[in-house]
Amino acid sequence: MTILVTGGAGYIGAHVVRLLLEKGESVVVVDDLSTGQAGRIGNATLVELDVAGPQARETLAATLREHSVEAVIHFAARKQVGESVQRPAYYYQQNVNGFVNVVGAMEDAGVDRLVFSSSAATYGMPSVSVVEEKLHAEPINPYGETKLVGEWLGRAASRAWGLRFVALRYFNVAGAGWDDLGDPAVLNLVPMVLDRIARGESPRLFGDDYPTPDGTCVRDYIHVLDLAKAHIAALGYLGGDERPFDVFNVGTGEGSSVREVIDGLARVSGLTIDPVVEPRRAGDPPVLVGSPERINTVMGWRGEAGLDEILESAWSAWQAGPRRIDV
Ligand SMILES: NC(=O)c1ccc[n+]([C@@H]2O[C@H](COP(=O)([O-])OP(=O)(O)OC[C@H]3O[C@@H](n4cnc5c(N)ncnc54)[C@H](O)[C@@H]3O)[C@@H](O)[C@H]2O)c1
Ligand SMILES: O=c1ccn([C@@H]2O[C@H](COP(=O)(O)OP(=O)(O)O[C@H]3O[C@H](CO)[C@@H](O)[C@H](O)[C@H]3O)[C@@H](O)[C@H]2O)c(=O)[nH]1
Repeated sequence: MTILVTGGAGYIGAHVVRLLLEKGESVVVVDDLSTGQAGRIGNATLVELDVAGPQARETLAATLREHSVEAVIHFAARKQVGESVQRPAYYYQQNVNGFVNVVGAMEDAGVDRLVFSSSAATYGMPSVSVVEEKLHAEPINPYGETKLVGEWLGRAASRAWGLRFVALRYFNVAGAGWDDLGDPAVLNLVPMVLDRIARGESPRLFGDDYPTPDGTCVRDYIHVLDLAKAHIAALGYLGGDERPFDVFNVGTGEGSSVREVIDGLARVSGLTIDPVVEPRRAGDPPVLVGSPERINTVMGWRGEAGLDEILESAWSAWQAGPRRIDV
């Protein structure tokens, strides 16, 4: 089977591409290489394209036909919450227009299986600590809005022309499945802590006065390789009969606080890590943990790695990279 992966040169996409290649599938990656790296996709075919650019729908449809693609996994998107608040039109242009082009091209080319990268950011500030998919989604930033709009388009296309659609709402992705596929951008807690240490600076902890057991925010950390396997499970699920539209959390149901993550990183690395406590970061919900029950029941998927395993893999990949830290 041939699968087209948009954003396949990025952090999560490259893990999925590698799993697919290991299974013997053919993979076509469509990526503008803005944050992705061509060296991460092995011998997959690369089509360099901005999926939100002019003529992208036509180019995507031609690519789907040329390679007889049967399924699409759509990762290509901008993902910085803070930047999305500053530049909402850019986020809608990139994430919404890009996805409109992908769905439109699939309709044009008659390709009907689609897995979409959604996000726990669709939930906004939930009133419960462990969220289920049936909870009303109410994002609090443009990034989360673009993901919710994507889910709506998937639902509408499934009703209109039979698109088989799965949206996966990722919780906090971390770690590395292979040492050469670590998270190269320093935009999330684990790489941000390591980045500060590599610069000889103290890591920052944004707020220790939240209504949580140790006062720091609680998140649901999912190993990027477990997350990648959820995409393989979703492709299998879409191959069945009459499963037009579905949304799943990809979390573990277990929360870890920022302090627990920092302490865990110190433990697995042997580093002494003393974070400086700074004021709360705007827009951070105190607790965001996803119930994995639906995806487990429907697809048999479950996250296997615990926090230490996630942190060990992140540390190992960091040390294999160009900014090794002396312990
Ligand atoms: N990393 C997380 O914690 C997280 C959490 C929830 C959801 N997501 C979603 O998962 C997806 C992948 O995230 P990631 O962490 O791998 O990010 P990433 O930045 O590493 O990967 C995104 C990839 O898409 C490409 N890309 C971006 N815009 C494009 C465009 N307009 N046209 C073509 N290619 C484009 C980039 O070059 C890159 O290769 C994104 O949709 C993101 O919103 C990520
Ligand atoms: O240097 C840092 C970086 C982060 N944090 C805290 O660590 C937690 C996790 O932050 P971060 O890694 O930035 O992730 P989130 O803000 O939880 O958002 C991530 O997880 C969401 C899903 O839960 C996705 O939608 C987002 O794209 C993804 O960035 C938050 O409480 C932050 O305040 C710190 O204390 N210090």
